[in-house]
This record gives sequence, C-alpha cells and structure tokens, in this order.
Amino acid sequence: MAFATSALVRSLSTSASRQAAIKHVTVIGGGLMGTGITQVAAQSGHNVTMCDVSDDIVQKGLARIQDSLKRVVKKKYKDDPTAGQKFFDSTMENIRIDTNVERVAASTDLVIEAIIENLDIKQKLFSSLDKVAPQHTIFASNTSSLPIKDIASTCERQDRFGGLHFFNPVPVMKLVEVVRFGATSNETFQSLTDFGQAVGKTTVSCKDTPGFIVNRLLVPYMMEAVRMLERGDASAKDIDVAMKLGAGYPMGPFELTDYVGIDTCKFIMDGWHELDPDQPLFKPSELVNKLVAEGKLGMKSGEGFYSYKK
Ligand SMILES: C[C@H](O)CC(=O)SCCNC(=O)CCNC(=O)[C@H](O)C(C)(C)COP(=O)(O)OP(=O)(O)OC[C@H]1O[C@@H](n2cnc3c(N)ncnc32)[C@H](O)[C@@H]1OP(=O)(O)O
Ligand SMILES: NC(=O)c1ccc[n+]([C@@H]2O[C@H](COP(=O)([O-])OP(=O)(O)OC[C@H]3O[C@@H](n4cnc5c(N)ncnc54)[C@H](O)[C@@H]3O)[C@@H](O)[C@H]2O)c1
Repeated sequence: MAFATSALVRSLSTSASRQAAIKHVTVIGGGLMGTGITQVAAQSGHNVTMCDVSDDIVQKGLARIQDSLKRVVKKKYKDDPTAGQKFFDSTMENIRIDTNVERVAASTDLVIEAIIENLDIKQKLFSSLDKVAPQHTIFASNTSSLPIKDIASTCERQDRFGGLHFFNPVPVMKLVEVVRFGATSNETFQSLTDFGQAVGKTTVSCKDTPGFIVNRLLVPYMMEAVRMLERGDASAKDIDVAMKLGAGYPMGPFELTDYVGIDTCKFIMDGWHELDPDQPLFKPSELVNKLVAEGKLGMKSGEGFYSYKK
C-alpha cells in the first residue's frame, strides 16, 4: 500500500510541477479560436499574451473576449455580481496583447498557434519562433486538420511539439483533443494534457491522423450537407431543421459551417483532398469555393449560407 501511495504522490507532484511550469502562455492568432483560447487560459489563472498581425486585430480580439467573458459572468455569478466583477477583472488582468510574436515567445512556457489553416504559414511561424523561444517552451497547434508532424517539421524541438485542438466556441465547448506524433515526448504529451484539464476541459488523445477524432467524423458530414444542397435535394434551411430535430444537433450543418467559418472548412477539405484525391468525401465543393472567393465566410464576415448583417 505504501509503495502505491508514494507512486501516486510522485505522479501528482510531477503533474503539479508540470502544470506549475506553464505559467505564461502565448496565443498566436486573435480570431475566433485564438480569442477563446486566450479567454479560457486567462480565466484559469494563466498569464496570456495574444498576438496577431495588427494592433487593430488584437484590439478587436480583446473586445470579443470581454463580450464573451460578460456572458460567462452573467451565467456563473448571477447571484453574486461582486464576485462576478472580481472574476472579470482578474481574468482581464491576466491578458496582454501584442503584435511582436518573436519578442513575446522569447519568454513564454507554451505557444498555442491558432492562425489561418495554412501549412506553409504555420511552418514559417513555428520555424521563426523555434529560434527565439526558451529550450523548455512547448509548441502546440490548434489546427483543425493539418498533420502536427508536418507543422512541426521546420522546428528543432520536435519532442516539445503537439496538438491542442479546442472547439468553437472555446468558452463553452468542453473538449480538447491532445494530439501527439512520433517525436512528441511523454513529458510534452502529459504537459499538454495537464494544461487542457487546467483550463477546464475534458481531454481526449488521438494519433496525428487527418481531422483527429471529431473533425474526421464531423467535417465530411458538413460537406455531405453542402453536396445535398448542390444536388438540389433540399434547402439549407430544411437540412438544418432536419438535423436539429431529427438528430438532436444544437446547430444544423449550414449554421455550423457559418459558425466555424466557410474558409476554415474549405482549407480543411483542400488539405485532405491533396492527401487523398480519390476519396469522394474529401472532394472540394464548387459552392464552398464560390462563397469563399466572394468573401462570404459565414458569421465572421456577416454572410455565408445565411446573412448575419444586423
Ligand atoms: C472545425 C473545428 O476544427 C472544430 C470545431 O470547432 S467544430 C464545431 C464545434 N462546435 C459546435 O458543434 C457548436 C454547436 N453549437 C452549440 O453548441 C450551440 O449552438 C452554442 C453553444 C454555439 C450556442 O448555444 P445556444 O444555446 O444555441 O445559444 P446561445 O444562447 O447563443 O448560448 C447559450 C449560452 O451559452 C453561453 N455561450 C454561448 N456562446 C458563448 C460564447 N461565445 N462565450 C461565452 N459564452 C457563450 C452563454 O452563456 C449563452 O447564454 P447567454 O446567451 O445568456 O449569454
Ligand atoms: N473556426 C473554428 O471553428 C475552429 C475550431 C478549431 C480549430 N480551428 C483552427 O484554428 C485556427 C484558427 O482558426 P480561426 O477560426 O480562429 O481563424 P480566424 O480566421 O478567425 O483567425 C485566424 C487569425 O490568424 C491571424 N493570422 C494569420 N496569419 C498570421 C500570422 N502569420 N501571425 C499571426 N497571426 C496570423 C489572422 O489575422 C486571424 O486573426 C485554424 O488552424 C483552424 O483550423 C478553427
């Protein structure tokens, strides 16, 4: 019994030391996902710096976080507004914004990348950060679909690289997929898992395969709905109503695609089609390509399959 207890104490202490090791988090990308990841990391006591390419974008991202945090406070502290205000203030005090990623990454414990779903841009970003980030710093990508191994390929720190795939909207969705590839060390995998749990999520682990778990099942379903629309089998509205009332989904596939971003869905499908051109499930959609070409990206641009203009 004594041995088991000491082993448990040892594992808890290493987990606590790993968790204590992640004090400062750098989130790169102040968009839909980067803002949500910044919020949940700050809410759980981490110091977070959110970076993007312009001050205007990071300022807008901070405003989005404040709006979202107000929704959390309204729900969580409805009976204690004073505690709610304290929670809001302490969370916002944990957040910094910046546009100089190299400077920020030079003194951080964990980098979480949530930029555009483009392999080349992600690789270039991580390659530059690999040269300035401290040796102990872990790199993680929030990619929906790109192989972590490929994103990490431009970095020396292959053992300190993994995937942390959050779900939209991050403050509400309870899951994080922790993804490891061949070179990810056990220590890194465990640190990423501990971090996912420290920010209040349930973690699952999976191999570095296209779409990990959720997206491999979800995105083909979303795209099959688009193909149903393209064939004229039913309207987008009826398909959405059908899946909400018939399958109990909180959103129909077109609402969800608009919510996730039609551009992100296109990037996912393009990447998978390149990997497996003969797979009909990954066949690009003319309608999706047309909408993205027209700048109709869904909620984030005010119009997609539906219009969101006020
Ligand atoms: C492709 C990628 O790689 C992977 C992905 O992310 S795939 C997408 C995964 N996500 C999903 O499938 C989302 C499915 N949709 C849903 O779960 C729900 O429709 C939803 C949570 C988005 C909205 O919930 P719903 O009940 O329909 O409506 P809504 O009233 O907006 O939200 C309910 C409560 O949730 C909370 N909430 C919703 N969005 C929030 C946000 N962005 N921030 C904080 N709280 C939020 C609020 O407390 C809200 O109550 P409030 O309106 O009084 O503030
Ligand atoms: N949208 C979703 O539902 C969802 C869910 C999970 C994961 N993801 C993944 O998260 C990532 C971001 O998706 P999103 O929906 O937040 O996209 P988004 O378009 O909302 O935000 C992307 C942000 O990245 C910034 N950016 C682009 N290149 C950059 C660079 N070189 N340096 C710094 N910032 C840069 C852009 O300015 C933009 O603000 C993608 O890899 C996507 O696949 C998206």
